[in-house]
Amino acid sequence: MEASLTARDRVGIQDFVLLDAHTSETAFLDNLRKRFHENLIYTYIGTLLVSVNPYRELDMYSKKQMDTYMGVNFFELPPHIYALADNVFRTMLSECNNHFILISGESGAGKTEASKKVLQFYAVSCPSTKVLNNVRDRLVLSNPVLEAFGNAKTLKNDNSSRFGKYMDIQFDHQGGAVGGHILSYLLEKSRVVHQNHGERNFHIFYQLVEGGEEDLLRWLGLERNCQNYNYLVQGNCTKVSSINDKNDWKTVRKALSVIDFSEGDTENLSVCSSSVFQLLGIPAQVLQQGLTHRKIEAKTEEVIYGTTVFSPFSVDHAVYARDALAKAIYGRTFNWLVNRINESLANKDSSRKTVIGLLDIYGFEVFNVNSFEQFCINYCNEKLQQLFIELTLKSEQEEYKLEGIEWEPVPYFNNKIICDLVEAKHKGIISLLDEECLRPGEATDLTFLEKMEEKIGGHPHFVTHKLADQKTRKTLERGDFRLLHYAGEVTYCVVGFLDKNNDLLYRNGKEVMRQSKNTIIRLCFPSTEPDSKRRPETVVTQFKSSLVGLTDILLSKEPWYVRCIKPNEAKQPGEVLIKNRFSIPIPVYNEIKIIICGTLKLFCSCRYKPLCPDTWPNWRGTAAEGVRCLIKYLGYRSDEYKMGRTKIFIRHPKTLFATEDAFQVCKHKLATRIQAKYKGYRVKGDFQKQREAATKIENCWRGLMARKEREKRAWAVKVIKKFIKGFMTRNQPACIDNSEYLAYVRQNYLTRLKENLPKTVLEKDAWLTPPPIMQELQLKVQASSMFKGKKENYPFSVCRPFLDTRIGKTAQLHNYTTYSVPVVKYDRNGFRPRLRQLIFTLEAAYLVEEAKIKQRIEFIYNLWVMGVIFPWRCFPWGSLFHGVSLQYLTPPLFFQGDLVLQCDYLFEALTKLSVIANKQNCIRVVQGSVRFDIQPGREGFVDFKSGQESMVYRAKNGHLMVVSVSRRTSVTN
Ligand SMILES: Nc1ncnc2c1ncn2[C@@H]1O[C@H](COP(=O)(O)OP(=O)(O)OP(=O)(O)O)[C@@H](O)[C@H]1O
Repeated sequence: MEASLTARDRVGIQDFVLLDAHTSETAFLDNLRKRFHENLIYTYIGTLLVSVNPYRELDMYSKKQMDTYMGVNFFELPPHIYALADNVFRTMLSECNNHFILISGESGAGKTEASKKVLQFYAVSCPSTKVLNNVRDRLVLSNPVLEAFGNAKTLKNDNSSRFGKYMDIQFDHQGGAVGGHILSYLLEKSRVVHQNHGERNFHIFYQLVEGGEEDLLRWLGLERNCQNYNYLVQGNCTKVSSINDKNDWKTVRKALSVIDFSEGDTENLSVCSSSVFQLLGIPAQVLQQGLTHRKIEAKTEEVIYGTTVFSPFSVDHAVYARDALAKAIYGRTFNWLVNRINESLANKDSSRKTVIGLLDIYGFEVFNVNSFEQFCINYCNEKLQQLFIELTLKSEQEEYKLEGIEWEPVPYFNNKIICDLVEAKHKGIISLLDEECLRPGEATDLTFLEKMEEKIGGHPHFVTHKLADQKTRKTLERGDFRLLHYAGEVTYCVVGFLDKNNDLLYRNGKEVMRQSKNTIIRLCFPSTEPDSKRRPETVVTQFKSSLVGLTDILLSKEPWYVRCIKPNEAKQPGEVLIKNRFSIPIPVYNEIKIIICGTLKLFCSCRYKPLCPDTWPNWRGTAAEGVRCLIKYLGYRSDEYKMGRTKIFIRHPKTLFATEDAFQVCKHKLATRIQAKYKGYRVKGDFQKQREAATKIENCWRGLMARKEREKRAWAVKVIKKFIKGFMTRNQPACIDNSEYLAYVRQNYLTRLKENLPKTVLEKDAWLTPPPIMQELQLKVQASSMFKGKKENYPFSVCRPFLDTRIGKTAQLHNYTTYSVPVVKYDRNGFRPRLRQLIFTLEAAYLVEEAKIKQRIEFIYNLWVMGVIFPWRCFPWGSLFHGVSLQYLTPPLFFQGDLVLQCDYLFEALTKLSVIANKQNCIRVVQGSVRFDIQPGREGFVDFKSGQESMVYRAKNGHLMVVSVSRRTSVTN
């Protein structure tokens, strides 16, 4: 309902129930036209679907469309045959009951197409398994077969169904299509022998002649030319532009093979449709006699069982007998075909199933000349209309009763009066016709007409030439009678009524057929069929009984309706000449007076509650009280609505639209308010989040600060402790405990020195006495006097402290004093420098005299200063490199060799060594190269230069080349 309400202004109104001028026929037609122009061929009247034939392919039946409509509520999407099919299917599954879809409308309105669409929808949407697919294919393919044998081109429709069809589709619990059953009604057999101008025989004849394989035609003795067959050319219209007989033949053959028809069956069927009696497999003589003679059994006194006499027919009789036989063969074969299809569709499983019936029955027919067939067809439509009225009124009445609302009689045309006119016992048209057919004596079509005039002459819906007033008489022939059907007037020509109703087949015609070699013919004329001399039931009586059966079938099921409308007589797309013809379901439409507006709960608690301050936002009372409160607030007048037990009924669409419009306005206001609230809520939420985040950050920050403070305090404690420890060990050799303290003392001294610098450097006594650890300063002063301005690298060394750990007193361990100097050892062959720490460990006990120590150090110092080349191989100090102490030191023997000692801390090493050796003035800084005596009288040269990598090698000039890395100090440069 919601979609219908909101979509009401798009293109017309998609549900006529919501049409404001709901009693206006013009408004109804205008709405149909408006929608049709936009290719919107479907419109609802509640749950009834009105469909206008577009006469062109519209892109609205794809698989995608089917998917769109699957499982969606009726009113949620634009009207469509798939919406109806889907709702029927889902209601059947949920309520576990049987349903039928009544598809009605005049010839060419699109009933067969609609029923095919429904079938296709089920074929696609139902669950599928291999077995189910088999049934599904058979259901779908039964259509082209039945259309081939039961449809023909008429003036109204190129593919007109000439029989009524009711098809049951059987579903299992899961909704799988498990079987089907077809009932056929009143095939228009007369077409086999006669067609009106512009019409054709049944399609299958033309399909066989046009499309039949050469072999088959040869075997059947047929020629590929319809003109050669009298039964096919009476309408003078063997070719139809909209039909491709050749292709259709292929489709039918393929379909037959799927529906379990063997090749033999197909050939036999071809024989039936060939109308060539020689092919019936009956001896020519027998056939000839059967067609030209009547068999009379005469009883004589002598012969107990009687004798058989053949009396020849007149030509007219023979023609009649031939045609009767042709019609019988075709009619019976058609029934056989339907039975065969039913066998193929039969559900083998006996478990409980529910069904959806599809009733595609001929609509009202009005031709220029209307005969017995039109009478039956239109009678059938009257019956269905009656059923429709009963069912809709009944269901509405029931709904009112359930809701406790007083039933208001709805003015509508009840066609019971016409049904009675046709079918009433003894005085209805059918009874009168049967009477004429069965009575002895000379009964003719005209005597039948007279009888009708006599018995029902005064009926308001019946008129003949004789009974009519002057004006009407002009429109009627003498042999005509006119019925005023619910849908319009139809004039019937009485000629042929009796013959067609009798449908007599001479007895020996049947006997002849029993001799046929064609199995289907033999099955259609079984020898078990009683040849009683009692006349069989007339056609119309049989038809009447079958309609009673059909009504019973339909009454036991839930009804759904599709009303098809033909837009124009020319079968043209785009043309909309819909006028108030009998195809328009005005009677249906007029019946809908009151809109059921949904349940009270839906009305108040769900949709319209924001319209009243008392029901918004929540109504706590009962739904009925809520609705009362709401409609009071909205100002509904008492004649505008009715309250049921569970539903509210609104009389005029405009009342509902006004409420809906108010709801739309309110919805927007509410949306704005909700939006604002939501935004406020979001902002508040954001603010709260920010606040929480700020608090968290604050906490973290405080924690961090506290931690830092704690660490700082811990650090301070450590520093103080260290300071105290440094103070306590200040006079011990530099170690980890006092290093910082001593640094502090140094810094303190320098600061004090800065403030108390002597006026001149030479004022020795004016200098502040340095603390013991500031000996280094003295050494630095010494180094300055020795190297400043003489060595390029000296300025870089100033900032480097002299460390006791390098050269100097590094440790006082027991009786040992260790001195260390870093040296680079050069591999003799590869000249790869390897840094080593040359350690002097002098044993105090051994080195008793200070002088000796000095002497030893002086010796080492000299080695360095002079750049002596050590004879490494023999130098016992080699063991020093492995950490062996000097206690085994013997006076060194050294020879000319290839090892040069280098020191990374040249200035420190030389300063310290020169101070220890007290030879400060002996430092000689050499640039470029140095000469020395290798042996007395033999001199050598060492050249020095800077480079990327330290190395020593014998240069081409025979000098020893020492390359040192720039900014590094070496012993000799
Ligand atoms: N939905 C549709 N889309 C396109 N064309 C359609 C549609 N419905 C009907 N038609 C066209 O109209 C023709 C007649 O339709 P259909 O045979 O279904 O009419 P009918 O009501 O069954 O007629 P009859 O009572 O004579 O059997 C179809 O052959 C087809 O060309």
